[in-house]
Amino acid sequence: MIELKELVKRFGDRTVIDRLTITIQRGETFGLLGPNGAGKTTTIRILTMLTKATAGSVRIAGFTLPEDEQKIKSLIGVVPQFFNLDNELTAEENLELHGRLHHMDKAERRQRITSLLEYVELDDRAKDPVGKFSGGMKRRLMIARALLHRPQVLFLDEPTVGLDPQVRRRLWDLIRRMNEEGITVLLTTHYIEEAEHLCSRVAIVDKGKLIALDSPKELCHRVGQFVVEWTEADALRTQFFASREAAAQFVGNLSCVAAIRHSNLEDVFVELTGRKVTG
Ligand SMILES: Nc1ncnc2c1ncn2[C@@H]1O[C@H](COP(=O)(O)OP(=O)(O)OP(=O)(O)O)[C@@H](O)[C@H]1O
Repeated sequence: MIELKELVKRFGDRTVIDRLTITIQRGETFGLLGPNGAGKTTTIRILTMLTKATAGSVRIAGFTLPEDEQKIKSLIGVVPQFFNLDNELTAEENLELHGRLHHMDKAERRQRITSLLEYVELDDRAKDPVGKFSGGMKRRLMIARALLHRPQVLFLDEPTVGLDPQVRRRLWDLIRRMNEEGITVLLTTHYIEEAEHLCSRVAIVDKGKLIALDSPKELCHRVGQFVVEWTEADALRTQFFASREAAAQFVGNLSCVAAIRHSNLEDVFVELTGRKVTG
């Protein structure tokens, strides 16, 4: 559905995407996970035609960039990281504007706006100016806007950044529901939990390079499903094990208190890069 081949982006002499090759299947919720500055937003900006790649190729739904730009535009929906709704317009008017930009006819626009405002549970706020909305409501409205012209692929750049945990979970439900209804989702995140909860597969990126790609479960299996943590000389030490039994045996031989827990994508990132995803 989405194919990036040897994608490169340079700003001057800085390479921020370094020969990224990823294939995303139709119907996946796929995550680009990495710390700030890893090149996630730049990748989305290339795929959504807001910037051009320096080298490499992109295909979306069988169409190629830049040749089929117009066709691809009609097939994708984009939810950028930063709010770009018109605060002075109502929820309904913001969607109306987008529908017109996509040349949707009036009857379809009306019908889609009504059903999408219901879908994101903002139907009772349709006539309110967006300036009065909370962060979570604005994000939901941006999702409704991105879905208005019935895209096959949805790009979400850090969909829950800055939102509190409860609002985040509500958005996760919405993203899951869209995916169940057949939309291919590509999202970027630096939240480990978000990638683990939502994504069928995750590409871990660091400094523009792909460092691992698989399902969250497989990635954790690769480092070892269980982690032993203990403190030694005031430093936190960790060791990975394939089974709880092996971890327990190791703990039995330690002369201090230790904890056993399941590994997560943060562990995978630390193992591969020596650093944490989250600051
Ligand atoms: N227009 C630009 N000119 C120069 N450098 C840029 C430009 N846009 C991005 N960069 C640099 O490219 C690198 C990757 O940025 P990008 O925003 O893609 O990372 P990210 O993984 O999405 O992180 P974040 O979550 O902070 O947005 C960063 O070092 C950034 O400073």
